[in-house]
Amino acid sequence: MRAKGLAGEIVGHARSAETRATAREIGLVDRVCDTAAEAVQGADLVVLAVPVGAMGAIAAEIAPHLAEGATITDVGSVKQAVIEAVAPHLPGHVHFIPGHPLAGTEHSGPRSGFATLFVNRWWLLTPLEATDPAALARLRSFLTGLGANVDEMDVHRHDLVLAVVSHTPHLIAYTMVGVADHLRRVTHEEVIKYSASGFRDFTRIAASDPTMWRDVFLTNREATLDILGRFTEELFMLQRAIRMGDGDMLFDYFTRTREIRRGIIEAGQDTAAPDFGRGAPVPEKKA
Ligand SMILES: NC(=O)c1ccc[n+]([C@@H]2O[C@H](COP(=O)([O-])OP(=O)(O)OC[C@H]3O[C@@H](n4cnc5c(N)ncnc54)[C@H](O)[C@@H]3O)[C@@H](O)[C@H]2O)c1
Ligand SMILES: O=C(O)C(=O)CC1(C(=O)O)C=CC(O)C=C1
Repeated sequence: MRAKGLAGEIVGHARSAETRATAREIGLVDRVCDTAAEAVQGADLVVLAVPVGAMGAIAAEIAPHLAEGATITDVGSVKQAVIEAVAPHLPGHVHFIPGHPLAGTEHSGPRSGFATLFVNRWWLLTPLEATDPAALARLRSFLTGLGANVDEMDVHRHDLVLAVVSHTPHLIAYTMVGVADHLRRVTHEEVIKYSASGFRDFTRIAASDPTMWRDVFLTNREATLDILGRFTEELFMLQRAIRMGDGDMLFDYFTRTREIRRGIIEAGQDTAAPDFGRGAPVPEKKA
């Protein structure tokens, strides 16, 4: 926001005194407040960036202090649960527009942000039926100003799509690292030491914040269970092909998945997050 001059004053609040002190020390925002209620006073735009399970309590806390006409958005990874938790608390004189930037890393806390985090990344909005078009247009233009590609999506579709492209893959990464760790413990074999880059990618994902991901799975339960069921069916199919020595089946399957990866790269969406802010060039934004 600061790099692009998108706000007159950027005010922040975090629950722990330690996080607030770090935010002050690194100059993350213009002003740090000790309470959320104080932070939102007079704000045109309020962004809720706490774990999904904490959104409702924060909304209740800030509700009486929100300015007339303010826009409230959030960055939660799940949308239906956030809407259910937040909307009932908000007064009629504000605009609530739920959102989700598809950008992040396995790191948390105020030192983990960087100015190019949202450049050329999707930022999904799931407006409510009553959303004011002018407020929506203002938020869209703010997010575009951050460099994001903004899209609107139905809430149910959002939670299902994210269960496929983000939530279940995280669960699989957590599981795979857990399997390796279990093998190490029962065999006393040093397996993780020899991890090649494929497994290392899993460990990066599996290093993501436990509170954030616990809340994602507790709140996007149905969609995640649906996708996990489909995943298990595919896995059994591949397991059977291996058992039967069906090389053609395996070859065809892997050829199809390779095409998907190539499609992502051609669309310019392979903006590997972990390298950002650590010297890697920021990909050009596609027209
Ligand atoms: N990290 C990612 O890759 C990513 C990407 C997109 C969206 N999100 C979503 O963004 C939100 C924030 O994630 P983040 O990665 O910025 O996390 P973070 O850990 O960097 O920040 C979360 C903040 O919430 C505060 N918090 C935690 N529990 C709280 C509680 N019970 N009450 C009040 N405050 C509390 C923490 O003190 C911290 O300041 C989450 O909803 C997450 O699902 C994360
Ligand atoms: O690259 C990563 O570290 C991420 O996990 C970021 C990621 C994802 O792509 O799944 C994680 C959660 C989100 O809500 C959005 C983005």
